[in-house]
Amino acid sequence: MAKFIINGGKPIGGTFHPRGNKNAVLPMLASCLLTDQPIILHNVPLINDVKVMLQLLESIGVEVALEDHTLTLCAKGLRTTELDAELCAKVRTSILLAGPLTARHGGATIYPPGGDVIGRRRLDTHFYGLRSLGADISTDHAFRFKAGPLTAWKMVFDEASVTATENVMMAATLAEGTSTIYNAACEPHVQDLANLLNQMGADISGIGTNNLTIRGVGKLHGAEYTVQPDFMEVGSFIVASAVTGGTLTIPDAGEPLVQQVMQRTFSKLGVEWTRTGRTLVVPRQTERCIRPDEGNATPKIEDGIWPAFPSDLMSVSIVLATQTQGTALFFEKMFESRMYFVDHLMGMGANIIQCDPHRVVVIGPTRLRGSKLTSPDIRAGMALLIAACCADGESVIHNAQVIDRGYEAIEDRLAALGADIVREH
Ligand SMILES: CC(=O)N[C@H]1[C@@H](OP(=O)(O)OP(=O)(O)OC[C@H]2O[C@@H](n3ccc(=O)[nH]c3=O)[C@H](O)[C@@H]2O)O[C@H](CO)[C@@H](O)[C@@H]1O
Ligand SMILES: C=C(OP(=O)(O)O)C(=O)O
Repeated sequence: MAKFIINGGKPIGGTFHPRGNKNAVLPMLASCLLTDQPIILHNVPLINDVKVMLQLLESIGVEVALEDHTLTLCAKGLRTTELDAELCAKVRTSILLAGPLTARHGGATIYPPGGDVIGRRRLDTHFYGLRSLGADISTDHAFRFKAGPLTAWKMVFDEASVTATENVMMAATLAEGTSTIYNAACEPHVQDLANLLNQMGADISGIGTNNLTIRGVGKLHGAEYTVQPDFMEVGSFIVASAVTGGTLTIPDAGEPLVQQVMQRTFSKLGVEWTRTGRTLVVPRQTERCIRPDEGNATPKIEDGIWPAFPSDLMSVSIVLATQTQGTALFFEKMFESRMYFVDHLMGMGANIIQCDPHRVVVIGPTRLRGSKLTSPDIRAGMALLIAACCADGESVIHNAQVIDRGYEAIEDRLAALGADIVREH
């Protein structure tokens, strides 16, 4: 099992280039199954989840060619539509193969997906959507999908699930007639996927809203597309720089609107930056204070579906608050187990009250001490890495491969910006 050894106290700064968005590229990999022509993707992050998805695709006959960060996929001739159970269990997005396989190949056998263990992760909305389009689905130890040509349906999702929206939207591109998904998720990665699908010949409108209209087309074709920068990486590196006293420039930090959503919350936590188009500069800020709400009330940082603050940035934001003057309440509304990692921060010296599984109060600033830690999930792992970078002394973070699921060569990229970090096996 790999681990990271970090000696804290070094400023993290310089120029940072985020990789492509993990949660955009993973469904894009699944979308290659909707056509027999090549899909070329640029800015593909070389992360573990991508590697597993590529193994899954290759195992059923997709041709895969990777050169640097450009990937070419061609699903011309598939050997099978049955996936390997162990591989399915390694990533959440294995379930995203269901929609495309059912729409273009008449069915699939898929096993329960994996992904971060951060609370219950439902699939009900996926099944509702695919059944609405005419798929017959049985679910015991395997999920078996069967369908003739899919037919459009007007759907109302019970929750704005990111992956369910992606799965059902992909399937609906090839259904006969016009489908609508009301209460769809509209996170930047859902939009990125929809834009790729439109380049492949799909007819999706309402992109960026919670009401999608998908006019089915007979066939999709190949496309070439650049994955948008990962705003979880952008947010994580902003925090890493702010808490270690660095100055950071990010030449392509993504769409201004995406940056604005992050800035709304980070500025409450005392981090300011300047934005010029897609470029972002975070200056060194020594005296950072949590900004109280009107009437001097303790601010509440809560996550939610887009354009609320993303759940995947909650963990790094908690670390930021431990290094900022003031008090903030964090309310994680989506996942039941995401907050438990604060135990590790408390062990390092942070002043945190865990009220219940969903809420913690952070009182900052506190000096952190280097510790022996274990990464429970991708984002908590990254948060602990950042905490270790600003702590006194040495920290060891076990379970490095969990962080590798979502961040490419994280130790090299942090070290290039000044962190003292090495990987050991
Ligand atoms: C591969 C991928 O893209 N993973 C992301 C995706 O996971 P994923 O698509 O699995 O997450 P979902 O959007 O389905 O939902 C996450 C959890 O929140 C609950 N829920 C969701 C919506 C809602 O309105 N109310 C509610 O309570 C769901 O029951 C579920 O337990 O979206 C999550 C939420 O942005 C992110 O943390 C994950 O990184
Ligand atoms: C929870 C996450 O990923 P997944 O849904 O793939 O487990 C994440 O990216 O933070």
